[in-house]
Amino acid sequence: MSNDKRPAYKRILLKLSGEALMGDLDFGICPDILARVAREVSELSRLGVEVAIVIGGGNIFRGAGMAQAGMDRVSADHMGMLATVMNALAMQDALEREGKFCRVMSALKINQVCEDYIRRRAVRHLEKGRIVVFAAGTGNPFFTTDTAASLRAIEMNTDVMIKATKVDGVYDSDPMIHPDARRYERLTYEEVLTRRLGVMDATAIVMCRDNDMPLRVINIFKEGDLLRLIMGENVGTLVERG
Ligand SMILES: Nc1ncnc2c1ncn2[C@@H]1O[C@H](COP(=O)(O)OP(=O)(O)OP(=O)(O)O)[C@@H](O)[C@H]1O
Ligand SMILES: O=c1ccn([C@@H]2O[C@H](COP(=O)(O)O)[C@@H](O)[C@H]2O)c(=O)[nH]1
Repeated sequence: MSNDKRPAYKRILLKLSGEALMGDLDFGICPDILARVAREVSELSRLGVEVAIVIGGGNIFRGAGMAQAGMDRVSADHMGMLATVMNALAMQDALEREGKFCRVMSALKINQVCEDYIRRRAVRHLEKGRIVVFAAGTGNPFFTTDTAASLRAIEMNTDVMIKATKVDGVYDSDPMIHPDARRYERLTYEEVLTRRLGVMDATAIVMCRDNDMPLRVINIFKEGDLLRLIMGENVGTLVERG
């Protein structure tokens, strides 16, 4: 890649799949994947891109699963949100080992561990070139980290929200179940909603639609794709207004 090329985005919100962080493990965080993702994110920051991150918690705990097994849903979701705090702290550590300044900001108050989420402070961190990792989702049960990612992208006024997950875009059916599924290069929010394309929950899509936040879905396992996207290449699937 030539050196005179400039990033296509000034500020991004990156939603990282919690589940993807476990790699081949059955549970938890694979150190190699964590380090590799941190390296890629640091590279974007070095290019001058302001990076905000939301991490899921599926590698540790999902509330809905435990609720199905009989647990109180709100308690289960509180546990799920705490799982995202663990992932956020791990990412902060990995980014600091890359020499980057990073702040974890939690939607739930645990301020001996990380900062409370305050929008204006988060914006200031970004302006100063710090990477901000938003933890504990929206702070409310019955939501997901995808919705938290849409919310924070809108609040931070990012140029794009990027969902980095286990598949390389939005397909006409779940590619993990249907190997012959076809990938879209571009879709409208309405198409995702009316075709019930399950890559992201409907609340998150509606938030992006209502606030005109472009969404990119890319594969977290494809090394270099994030950088290519930031440098303006057509990677993954773009979801935007019609
Ligand atoms: N139409 C579709 N196109 C693409 N992926 C789909 C589709 N329908 C379902 N999926 C599934 O959605 C998954 C991504 O969303 P999911 O919410 O499961 O993970 P995540 O948000 O990346 O992880 P986490 O919740 O741990 O943060 C993909 O791995 C894929 O199997
Ligand atoms: O706003 C939120 C976000 C998340 N949760 C709980 O956390 C887990 C993990 O998040 P994923 O998006 O599934 O990775 C989720 O299952 C919920 O239990 C929440 O309650 N509110």
